[in-house]
Amino acid sequence: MTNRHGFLTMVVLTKGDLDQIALPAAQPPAADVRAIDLSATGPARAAAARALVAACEEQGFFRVTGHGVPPGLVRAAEAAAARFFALPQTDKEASAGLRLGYASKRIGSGGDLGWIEYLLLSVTPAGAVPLASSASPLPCAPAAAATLATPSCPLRELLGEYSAAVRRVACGVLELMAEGLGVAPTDALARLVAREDSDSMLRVNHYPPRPDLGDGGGGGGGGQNLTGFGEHTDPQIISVLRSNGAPGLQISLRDHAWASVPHDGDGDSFFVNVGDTLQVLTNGRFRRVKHRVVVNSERSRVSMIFFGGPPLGERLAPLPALLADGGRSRYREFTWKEYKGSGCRGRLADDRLCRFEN
Ligand SMILES: C=C1C[C@]23C[C@@]1(O)CC[C@H]2[C@@]12CC[C@H](O)[C@@](C)(C(=O)O1)[C@H]2[C@@H]3C(=O)O
Ligand SMILES: O=C(O)CCC(=O)C(=O)O
Ligand SMILES: [Fe+2]
Repeated sequence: MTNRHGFLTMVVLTKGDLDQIALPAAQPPAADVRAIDLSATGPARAAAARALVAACEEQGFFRVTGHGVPPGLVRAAEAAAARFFALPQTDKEASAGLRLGYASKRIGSGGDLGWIEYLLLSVTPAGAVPLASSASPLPCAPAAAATLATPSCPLRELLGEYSAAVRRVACGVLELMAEGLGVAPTDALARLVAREDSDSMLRVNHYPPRPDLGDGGGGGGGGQNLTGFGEHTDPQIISVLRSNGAPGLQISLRDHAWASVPHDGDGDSFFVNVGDTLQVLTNGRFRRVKHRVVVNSERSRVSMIFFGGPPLGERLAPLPALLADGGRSRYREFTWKEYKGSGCRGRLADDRLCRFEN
């Protein structure tokens, strides 16, 4: 099947599949996304820390500037990923030996579908344990992959370099957060992601333009949009996202209305979202953000997301400083391994945290 741009579609979706991912054509209003300058010093840093706390309390979503990641590294990683996705489908599917965790159409193992193909990689050894993933980032036996048949896999190396840089951004954000919250030591949050045994992952998503299925709409149901990545919250502490600027990401606001994430002015920011675990660590003061990707674009969207997670055995509970004055914990203590396991066979949109509420 080819779409109206002449691209070979990555997977053949049945009419039933398309019915499942069709969405109404409505384009929600733009979200007001706060910018936080990570390079601020002196009084400006204290102001940035306060703004960061406010953004996490109100929206669970913001963007960071002044992060220090070389634009050349970002462009190189994005371009290499785009080249990978442009390979013939058989080559992408044969890439298992390169440990890129390639998969398409299916997200997790609970039956979620999306107009998407992706790479899912562990950034740290602990990340090799997948979270209900259909694309196993587990090390696989070396295999001869058609076009990328090189034992060292330059794409994986580049993505490794990229994740190391973005992991530093995640830690910088978490330090500024601790400062803003008045939590000591200021690495109380960042150390969870900085530790060698942190369970962090990198995901590279590709959403091809919506195909023309000749029905005047977006597949079944007469919708004109397709779900790229269904609504969900990220289970980890924080996620740091960068995209090639093609639209599609939407966040859910406090009133549950969807809002589109506009392209950042200079194209150099990273978007950050609060995950389930940070909501727990802050005893609900920070709000995890529900988000999704909707495809209705002339352009392919490529996004790269670093998920900063704690070590598998880490016991998760609100930080004592945030429980001061006899405050009651809203969550019972659990380990990250337990949390990952509990979400395993569920659907993307499930509320995985409610099981741990007191
Ligand atoms: C249905 C699922 C896919 C997912 C694991 C889960 O059980 C629920 C959360 C999903 C998510 C969302 C953020 C990341 O993209 C991801 C890798 C993660 O850690 O949690 C995915 C998981 C996945 O695609 O396997
Ligand atoms: O691709 C995107 O822009 C967001 C995807 C996402 O939310 C995820 O991979 O968890
Ligand atoms: Fe997400």
